Amino acid sequence: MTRTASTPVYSAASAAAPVLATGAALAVLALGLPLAGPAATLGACAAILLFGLPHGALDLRLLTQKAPVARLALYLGLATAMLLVWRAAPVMALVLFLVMAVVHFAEDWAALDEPFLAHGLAGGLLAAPGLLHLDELHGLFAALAGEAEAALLGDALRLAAPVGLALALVGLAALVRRGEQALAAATGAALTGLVVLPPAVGFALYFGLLHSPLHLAAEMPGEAAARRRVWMGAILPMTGLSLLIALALARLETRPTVGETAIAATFMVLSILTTPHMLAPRLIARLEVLRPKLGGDTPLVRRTRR
Ligand SMILES: CC1=C(/C=C/C(C)=C/C=C/C(C)=C/C=O)C(C)(C)CCC1
Ligand SMILES: [Fe+2]
Repeated sequence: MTRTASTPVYSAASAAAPVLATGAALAVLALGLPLAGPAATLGACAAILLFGLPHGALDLRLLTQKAPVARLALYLGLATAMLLVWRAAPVMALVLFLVMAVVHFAEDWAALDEPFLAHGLAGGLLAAPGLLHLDELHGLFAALAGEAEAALLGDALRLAAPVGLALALVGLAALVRRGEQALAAATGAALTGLVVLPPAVGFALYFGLLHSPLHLAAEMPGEAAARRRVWMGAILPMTGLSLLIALALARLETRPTVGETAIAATFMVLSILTTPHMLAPRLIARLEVLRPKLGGDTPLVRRTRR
């Protein structure tokens, strides 16, 4: 799709899903139904994996376009390194995961052309649950790292939340000013969800209905037959493989309850795959300068979507 500078990156139709789903979840909460219980948390974990993993699976297509063996080795090496950090120093792994997430999620607002506000939006989104859901954050982080000490990171998010959310509001206003109304609406819905809804549910809505579709839309070929080939040849097999890794992690990282084990497996697999998902394209782009054979002319680093 060719776009001019004034065409928004995100259509009103795309924004409908996150806005309506967040509205529905808020209505469910207002009716007093338990969205923080074990069933809702398990559902949120399943949604995060099913709707979120496909966008990372597209990496495979990009990675195998040139020097596939070297690029895959780099990808698997980075993923393994993150797995080892989880096993050796889980609290440190969680800190790295949060920092990587801010840098990676900021790409969702590349259209702003304001890196500071884009990082503010990403940071505000991740810190948002600290405002009203501190106890749940403590529980989620302790379950994820398997160490009570990790709960302290919940306090760090609470401290960051007011400034993060203030920056996010400025970012929202900037999106509207740039004519990105649909992206602003979807982002506003995601921010509301992460402030008000239980954290796992709020994150599932942002990740599955805004982050993942944005990335898929930016990388997918336009032609229908090519899109089908990408779904069948890369996205479905890689999503399946990632689900298997999540299951293996669930067996390796058992926690006192099923919900806690699901949280640990879900977010660990996300972080393990996120490490190469965000670092491999950047490293390959840098290596390209040094060793043209490994790099190449593939636009591996996601460009600003303008
Ligand atoms: C664990 C956890 C959180 C952090 C999640 C992160 C950091 C996810 C990053 C995912 C990435 C980077 C995916 C890439 O495509 C929240 C939402 C603060 C609160 C709920 C528990
Ligand atoms: Fe991503």
